Amino acid sequence: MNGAIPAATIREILRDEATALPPGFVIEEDLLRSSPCTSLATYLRPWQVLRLIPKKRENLDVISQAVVTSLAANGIRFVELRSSVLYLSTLQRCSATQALERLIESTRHAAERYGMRCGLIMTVTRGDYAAVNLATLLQAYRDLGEPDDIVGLDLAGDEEIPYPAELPSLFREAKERFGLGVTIHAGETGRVDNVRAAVELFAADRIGHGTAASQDPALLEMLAARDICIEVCPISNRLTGAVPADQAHPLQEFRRRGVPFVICSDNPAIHQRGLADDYAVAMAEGLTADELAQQFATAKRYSFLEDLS
Ligand SMILES: CNc1ncnc2c1ncn2[C@@H]1O[C@H](COP(=O)(O)O)[C@@H](O)[C@H]1O
Repeated sequence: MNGAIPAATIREILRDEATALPPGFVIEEDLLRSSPCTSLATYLRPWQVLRLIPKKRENLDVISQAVVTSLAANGIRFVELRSSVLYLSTLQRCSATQALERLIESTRHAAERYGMRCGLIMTVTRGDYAAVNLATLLQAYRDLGEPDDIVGLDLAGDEEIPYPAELPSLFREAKERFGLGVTIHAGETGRVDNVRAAVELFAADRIGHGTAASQDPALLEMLAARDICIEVCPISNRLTGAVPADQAHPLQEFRRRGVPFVICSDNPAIHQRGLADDYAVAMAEGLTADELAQQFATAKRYSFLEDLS
């Protein structure tokens, strides 16, 4: 979700909440991403500031409205928004359950205004506290009566950072018990072992990026056989360096091996581009007109939102 907040809204809220920028953060250079970064960590620098807002409850509504308005302007009728939501409880001095409730209410209200279907995915970031954070999020979800607005779980962040050993089983249990979809950011930084772990340990239904999988025919075979969908983010993949400038985009390999994939926009406001731009870039990377036409059906099929018509 935060990667979809228009830059003008971020600046407005930083000003309104009198938030100081982190040392060394230059807003003109560090907030947006339009040319390839040297690493994923560099690409993710905008989150140093995105983690500092919104301190005021009403600014969460400002964010939700701005995000949904920009999605609607791109002709989007259904969307999955990811949020690592726990940071909100720190910023707004409320419990995790209240933070989740605020996020649900705020996005629901904004989406209703545009007649847009919106599902939320709770994101956990890789690191020592990933399992504790997931347990906290799941408790909040249960406290709220397992609302339908929450459709899935996601693991994100820097793939070089390890996670606690118990994390995969927590994902599997949540999937089984609550019927939540599981998507794992994996293989974005060349770590093919993370893609295998996502499938075999985390029971992933979808893989975020998964670009490294294209180097491993056996893994591609497994993804195809298990009908696991790769979330391909063409603009993001070039900006993060997941796909180096001198290499073809792996979507061509996914297609050859029968691995399902769906074109996504990742962080559209950070790129200052929309989903239609990702479709155009995907075509430049080798997606055919027929495949583009099929994208809408593919997106519905693998979405964690139910009964999309
Ligand atoms: C380029 N693609 C990416 N790869 C890996 N992790 C990513 C990412 N884009 C964003 N995140 C990570 O996902 C979380 C988003 O939570 P919010 O919405 O701020 O709540 C952050 O941890 C961010 O670092």
